[in-house]
Amino acid sequence: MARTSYVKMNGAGNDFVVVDARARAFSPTPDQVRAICDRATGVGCDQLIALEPSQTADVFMRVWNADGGQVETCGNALRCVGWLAVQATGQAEVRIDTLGGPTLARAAGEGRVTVDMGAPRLAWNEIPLAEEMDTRGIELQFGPIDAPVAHTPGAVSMGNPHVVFFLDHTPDDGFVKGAGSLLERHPLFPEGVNVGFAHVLGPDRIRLRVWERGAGLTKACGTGACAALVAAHRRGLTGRAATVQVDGGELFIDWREVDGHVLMTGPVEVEGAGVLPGVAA
Ligand SMILES: N[C@@H](CCC[C@H](N)C(=O)O)C(=O)O
Repeated sequence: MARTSYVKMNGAGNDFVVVDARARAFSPTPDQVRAICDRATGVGCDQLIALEPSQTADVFMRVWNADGGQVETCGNALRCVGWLAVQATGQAEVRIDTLGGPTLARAAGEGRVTVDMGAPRLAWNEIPLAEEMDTRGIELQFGPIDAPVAHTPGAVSMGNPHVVFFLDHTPDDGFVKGAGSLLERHPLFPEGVNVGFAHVLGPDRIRLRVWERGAGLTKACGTGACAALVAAHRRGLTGRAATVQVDGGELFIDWREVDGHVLMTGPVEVEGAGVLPGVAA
């Protein structure tokens, strides 16, 4: 049985096991994904990432959440994979395809990478939502019906689905876990949703905590940070660019006026490498 090696990386604390499957296919079962991602008994990570050959890009990036489900994309992993691909090819810019759409990544100095995430998708059926609503503030609330603690979040797809609640404080772990886990599979979201809680600190600064679909409370969610800036700007709460402060660091997000693309810049770190126990490629 062939051994499968991996690189362990993180982007602002959102961590990944990255497997190079360009020369040899890698198709883990959901049980195997869960075993790899398990922090007590496996390698431990938020997402498992496979690099695959692509006809249209330098590489195709496949993403599994820690719960074993395969999903469209991951912003922080795009920065990590972008860094690996820039190092390997020597190119200034690399094209990375995902199930959520094509992206471009380039080195941004001092262990930082910028990813062009493309344009956000803002129509209700692109998120997708189960029914038509104004995605600047959808009909959803958390807490007692007559005194909700969080309500009317913005909805954004960055290739994957997000809702972003705006609060006047930064919520604690208990709140993020309680509200996030309840809303992640709400019937309004046929494909589930990543749930962000944003505290706007100023026109160019957001404090964000995210409960990720299929992974739970993370130190950072890159697509979540992009979604928060887009949702905040659509509500007139920020400009088109802001630093998004997440639990694991800072991400700079720019919703570029000229083409409507969202650019995300942030740190990348290689933590180590190893061989996956008992998973053949
Ligand atoms: N951590 C990622 C998002 C990973 C996927 C997400 N949990 C989903 O289910 O869509 C990021 O940095 O964007």
